[in-house]
Amino acid sequence: MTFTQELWASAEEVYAEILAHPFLRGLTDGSLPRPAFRHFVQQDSHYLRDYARALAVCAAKAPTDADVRAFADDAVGAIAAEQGMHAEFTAELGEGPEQPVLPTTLAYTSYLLATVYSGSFAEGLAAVLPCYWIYARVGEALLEKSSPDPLYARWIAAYGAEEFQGVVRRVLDLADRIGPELSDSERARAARHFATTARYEWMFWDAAWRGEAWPVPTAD
Ligand SMILES: Cc1ncc(C[n+]2csc(CCO)c2C)c(N)n1
Repeated sequence: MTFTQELWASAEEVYAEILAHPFLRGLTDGSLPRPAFRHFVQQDSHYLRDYARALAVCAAKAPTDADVRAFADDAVGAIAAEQGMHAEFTAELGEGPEQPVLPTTLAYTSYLLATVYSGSFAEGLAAVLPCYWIYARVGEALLEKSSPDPLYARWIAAYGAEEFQGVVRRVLDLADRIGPELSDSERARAARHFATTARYEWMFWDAAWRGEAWPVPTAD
């Protein structure tokens, strides 16, 4: 099995659960309530800012000049995605009050940042990979259906786009290039990180669907 096949195998069931999630079904049949989409967009904005930092740490640990450059480019891409999404969707959804970082977003980004800072390059790569790969697969699956709601159709088109599929293929090729050099224990740790962040991807959609909030107020 290649490294990426091994990683995907660790999260196969999570991916099936993601495709079956009512948030994604609601995107394609247009029934997703706007507040759930707004929640998602607002939390994704927080997520993308930290994800960009996680990619920058991957860039710093990457094995070749070309790999450093690719991750640094993707870090820039994540910031651009955050700003683009803000401009595009808040225009239609309304700015609303600034939302705090909610528990699932904080847990996911904290896990990502802890793993890329403290782990090896391969472990960090495995942790950031579900974000790319699951979105590319979900984008493909959703693109076939699109959405009767033009706002949701635009979101789907962005992640199903061929340009984005190429970005993901490049990261997967890198993973399969370094895979054979890894020890069994490092591969096993990488697979655990991959399965964990894949679950956070499911939880991220679920949090928006549930309208997650902090259970107790803070002093401010
Ligand atoms: C929770 C969450 N997970 C994944 C993505 C998708 N995504 C964000 S940045 C990037 C690659 C580099 O630009 C990808 C694939 C998202 N938006 N939100």
